[in-house]
Amino acid sequence: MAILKLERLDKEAFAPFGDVIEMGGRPWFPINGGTTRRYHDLGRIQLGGDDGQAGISMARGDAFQLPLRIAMLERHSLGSQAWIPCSQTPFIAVVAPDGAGDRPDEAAIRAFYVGPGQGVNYHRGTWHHPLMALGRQGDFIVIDRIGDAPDCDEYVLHEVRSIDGSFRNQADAVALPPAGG
Ligand SMILES: NC(=O)N[C@@H](O)C(=O)O
Ligand code: NI
Repeated sequence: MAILKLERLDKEAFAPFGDVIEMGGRPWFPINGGTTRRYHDLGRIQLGGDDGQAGISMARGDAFQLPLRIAMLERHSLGSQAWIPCSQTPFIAVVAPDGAGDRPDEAAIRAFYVGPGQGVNYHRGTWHHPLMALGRQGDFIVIDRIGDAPDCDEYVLHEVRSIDGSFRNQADAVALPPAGG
């Protein structure tokens, strides 16, 4: 099974797929008489179709253990989808660009380690794997499109990938929960 190595999540690297929601290293300005720091406009909610509205939900994700098996991807063509941990649960964001024929480019699949203090906002139509909280159960705020029309295309990969916790760039490697939990 092909190994899909992890990458450190940063704004530039993730830009083709969505936004990184984080305060670390980002600009802020004071509000509320200086008692609050606002980290402004970290991501945009994208809505398509006729009836959709932006909605705020919560989700409790089961703990996934390494190695992770990546056998499918999904996308939401009508809206973006943000995943923001409530208590800094690390998770893995697996994404891919569009390929030929309205399917993901399997050769260009990438896996990002979403560390404590980070979240992601998948842009509309971005191929991604469903939530995989790493090592422990985690609660998340989910911001996405609420509408009557179904909006989740699934695609089964021709080649299953495995995420074993290794990083593409050893300098980015962080200690991850041990395999098997
Ligand atoms: N369906 C749902 O709310 N979750 C998935 O879209 C996901 O990306 O985990
Ligand atoms: Ni999704």
